[in-house]
Amino acid sequence: MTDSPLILAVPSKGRLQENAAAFFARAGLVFSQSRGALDYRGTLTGVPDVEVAFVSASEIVSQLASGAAHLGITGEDLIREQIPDADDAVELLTPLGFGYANVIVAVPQAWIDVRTMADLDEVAADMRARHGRKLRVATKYVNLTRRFFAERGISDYLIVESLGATEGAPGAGSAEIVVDITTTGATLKANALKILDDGLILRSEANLVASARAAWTDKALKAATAVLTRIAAEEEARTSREVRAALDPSRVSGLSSLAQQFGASLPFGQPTGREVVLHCKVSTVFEIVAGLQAIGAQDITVRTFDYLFRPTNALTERLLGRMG
Ligand SMILES: Nc1ncnc2c1ncn2[C@@H]1O[C@H](COP(=O)(O)OP(=O)(O)OP(=O)(O)O)[C@@H](O)[C@H]1O
Ligand SMILES: O=P(O)(O)OC[C@H]1O[C@H](OP(=O)(O)OP(=O)(O)O)[C@H](O)[C@@H]1O
Ligand SMILES: [Mg+2]
Repeated sequence: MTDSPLILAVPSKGRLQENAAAFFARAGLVFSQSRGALDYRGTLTGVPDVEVAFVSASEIVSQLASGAAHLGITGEDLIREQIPDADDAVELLTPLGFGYANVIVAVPQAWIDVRTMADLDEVAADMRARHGRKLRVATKYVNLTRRFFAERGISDYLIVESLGATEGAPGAGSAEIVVDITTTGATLKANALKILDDGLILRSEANLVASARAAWTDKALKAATAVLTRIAAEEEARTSREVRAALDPSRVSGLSSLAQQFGASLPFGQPTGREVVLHCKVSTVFEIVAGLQAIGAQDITVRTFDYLFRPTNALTERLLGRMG
């Protein structure tokens, strides 16, 4: 047990797969599927004690919830839907900037007077009173739907569990409305559905998620730290720049306040010669350049990094803070 490796669950198919592999590759983490392409287990090249499990986005959630996997990449929508006590079971370490999708309530476009959840409540009451039937909601997000409708005081409805092509349900007559996920809106449009004005249930994207129920052995923690350190260093690099300049030593007194003003650092301290080096956030680069010019700096260059390793990082701290 104390020897068990880190289990990292990554999407094996679907729209998250390529993005997840690209995300890890940027951090210098390359999957190798050891025994043939159909194998669902693999390793991370150059990082010991990691076992990669290739599974579906929804299976990743199950493995994180049960503790079968330590770390996983999956959609927040699936986490919130499949784990009732998500905040106890898992830690969302960071959103990953892909797999964006909104879970929404949509009704037929033909319902021109129905724009809000309150309008929907009236429709439901009306259907019940006039036809003795309940409003039917097609969805695979049963739990998210129940929670959202309850928060809005809507109880007169019936869930029709859908396993695919949810948006087709109203057209097919198996439900009146849907709760589903949308990104471009194309599927809703093709099915003549519209989103209610206050019908946004959740904004989802892919997240790096840690399981609170996995066995966090020293080995697993160490391997996770190695993985997270690289991911954090890649992110830090992507959002930072190096600014270099030649500055007359008589003018360096302005440097510290310039750095402070824009939250930049002088990684090598106050310059001893004419060479000044600053690290700053991407968004402040040109203000810092202007500030340097104002104190007479010359030959100013701006460079990007591949990786920027800090003594510590937010990802590792979150993990160790909770599981360490
Ligand atoms: N337009 C989208 N539609 C559905 N899911 C999306 C979309 N954009 C991003 N996602 C994310 O991808 C997750 C699942 O992706 P995908 O449907 O490709 O997986 P899958 O392995 O094919 O699963 P399934 O076969 O159950 O659909 C979603 O739960 C969501 O977090
Ligand atoms: O707003 P859009 O960009 O049109 O995307 C939304 C559609 O994509 C998803 O289906 P998916 O392709 O994953 O098929 P599935 O229902 O079989 O999972 C989702 O269930 C919607 O039907
Ligand atoms: Mg799908």
